[in-house]
Parts: sequence; structure tokens; C-alpha cells
Amino acid sequence: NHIIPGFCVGVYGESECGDLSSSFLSSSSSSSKLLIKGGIVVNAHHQLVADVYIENGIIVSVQPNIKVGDDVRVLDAIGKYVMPGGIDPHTHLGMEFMGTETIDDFFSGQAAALAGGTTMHIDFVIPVDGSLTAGFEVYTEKAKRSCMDYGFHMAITKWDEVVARDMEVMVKEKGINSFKFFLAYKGSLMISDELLLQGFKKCKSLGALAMVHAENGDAVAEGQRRMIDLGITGPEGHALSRPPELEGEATSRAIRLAGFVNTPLYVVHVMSIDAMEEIAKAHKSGQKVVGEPVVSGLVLDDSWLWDNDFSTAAKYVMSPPIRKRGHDKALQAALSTKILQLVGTDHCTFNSTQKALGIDDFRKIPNGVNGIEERMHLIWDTMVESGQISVTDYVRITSTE
Ligand SMILES: NC(=O)NCCC(=O)O
Ligand SMILES: [Zn+2]
Repeated sequence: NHIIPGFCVGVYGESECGDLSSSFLSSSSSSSKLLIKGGIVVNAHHQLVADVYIENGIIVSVQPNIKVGDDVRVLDAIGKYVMPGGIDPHTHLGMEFMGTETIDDFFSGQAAALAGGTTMHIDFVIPVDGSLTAGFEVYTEKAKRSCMDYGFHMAITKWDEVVARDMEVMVKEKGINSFKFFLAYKGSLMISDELLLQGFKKCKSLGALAMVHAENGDAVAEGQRRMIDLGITGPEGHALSRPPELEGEATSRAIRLAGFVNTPLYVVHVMSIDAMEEIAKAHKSGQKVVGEPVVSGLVLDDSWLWDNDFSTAAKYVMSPPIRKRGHDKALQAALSTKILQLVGTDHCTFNSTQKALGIDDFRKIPNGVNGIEERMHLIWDTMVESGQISVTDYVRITSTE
């Protein structure tokens, strides 16, 4: 038996999703028994027509024709898929960033997630002035608004003995075992290669997973200056200032340094062919590297950034940028061949007033796009409907992995 964070039963356009922990555990004792009847039950390995019997939020049995008493609520799933709720491995709810705070907090972001069939997410704790413990306290408070399951990764933004000790506390006492290092955002979140090496070594010694935001922050700053000097101040300057080469370089550097330390690496939001090819190369040499594309990079292209309407174009500003047509299809192909392993969103939303902070200078547009609600259906529409991946692969990349 396993406790599952959520479930989804449905065919496209007609579905019923639930968070077992809240909706069923809190119901009366009779309604805490549930039979999902006659659906096509799918996990990451196979699918079969079966019933799923759940008591108090725990799956008790999965097999055909389960007989139950009158005290059990029965959900007819004939002709529908029954699959695990989605898990979004990369979100930013209630994050203070670029002079403002994301418009989705732990309640509104999670409500959107549940509406789209995602029943768990993993958010990033951002340290306060480099302090992991202070950051953890702040995020524990933010997460009190939660209405579904969540977990935390943690960002590392500076290095000293206290940070090293606190990483150990996070792993051993707080249940956080993945740490992200930013190679971009010079002057705020970016760290040096020296710190990156220290962090990788610490992750290795703790058995924790090192993660990177891979863009060369120094070169991005240079690219941004070039755009401003040319008089390009609109959202298109964002993409022009940080081309795929800078993502490829940082991905390669992070992979090589992780290889040097001999620790596994997770590359967040792989947006370009350049970065994806570095990951493929690492796999060929036997290195453990996980590549996470995000739904915006899989289904969109950068043409939106050239829209004449600032508020339309600014919606698409995120880092690394959404790339030219072709990168999206290549990332989809890499996902279907397991060069990339799972799909996140990097959900980090700002409204049009917040985006307008950068109306005269693209460097001030808060970086981030949505996706927590849309990820499940967009991957279904784009990759399952087109025959690129099977339904079991869909469960693997949106939930199991
Ligand atoms: N990606 C992005 O543009 N915003 C969120 C922060 C980050 O993950 O870099
Ligand atoms: Zn992110």
C-alpha cells in the first residue's frame, strides 16, 4: 500500500481531481472509503483496467472487480484514465524577486495547480541575506496557506561555515535534500565557481542533490549592456541579451564541475538545444545528470517577445529565455528519448503592473511565467495526443520521476 498525494480521473475536457489528504481524510468515516471503478489505471510502467480501492487516503488494493459494501463511495471511471496527480518539481510561490513579490502565493498557486491536475509541487526556499534557517522560517510561514501537498528545495546564495552547517541541518532535520545554485542574476542570486565547487562538495558529503540555474551571469550582464547601448530597451532585448550559447556554456561548466566532484547534478529549466546537448553528452560518458525542461520552453517560442504591446510581450519574459522555434521541438524529442527526464513549470507569476516595472528597461521586468495549472494538459495535448510519448511516459514525466 502507498499513501498517494492525490489522484486524477478523467478524459480530456471532463475530469475529476482530488487531493486525498484533504478531501477524503477530513470527510466522515463512511466517505473516507472510496472505490474508483473500472478505469484504465496507469503508472509509469504499465496500464490495466482495474478498480482502485482507497481507505483513509491510502490505496488498499488495485485489481479488477473489487467488491465493496454500501458504505463505500463509488466513482465511475469506465472509459477514463486513472493516474497519479501531477507533481510539479519547480515552482516559486510567494517569492520576493526583482523588487516585488510573485502574485501567486501558496494558496492561489496551489488552487491553480489542483484545477489543472497537479496535486503536489516542490518550491524553492530563498535564503534571507544568505541565511538558510531564516529562509526556511519565512517559507514555513508562507506555506501555512497551503491547500495541497508541497516540498522544498533550497537555494544557496552565499558561502561560509554557517551555510555549510545549515545545509546539514536542512538535510538531517528539515527534510530538504536538494540545493540550487544560480549561475545567473549577477549582483543578487549568482554565485562564483569557487562557491559552486564548495556547494557541490557539501551536497556530495550529505548525499543531497545539487541543482543549477545554468546561464553565464557575467556574459548576460555584458549582453544586457550591449542591448541598452544599441537603444534596445523592450522585452525583445531580454532574449537578445542572453542567447542559447550562454546557457550551453554554463550547463557544460556545471556538468564538468559536478563530474570533477563526482556528484549527481539536476539542471533546472533546460530551455535550449545547446544545454540539452551538453546533458546528452554527459549521459554518454556515464555521468548522472537530470535535465528538467519546463512547459513554457516545450510549447512556446520567442516570437511573443517581439509583440508591439509591452504588457503582452512582458508576460513571456523568463530566464533562461523562451527560445526560437525549433528549440521547443528538440526539447520535446529529448524528453521522449529520455535525454531529459521530467517536466516542471518554474511557475513564477507577476501581474501586468509588476511587469511594468520594466517598461523603460527590459532588465527591470520581473522574470517569470505561469504554468502550474497548464502543465498537465499542455503536455498531454502536445506530446501524448501527437503520439510522441505513451500514457505511461506521461505519468513518468509529470509525476513519478
Ligand atoms: N526563471 C525565471 O524567470 N524566474 C524564476 C526564478 C528562476 O528560477 O530563475
Ligand atoms: Zn525557478
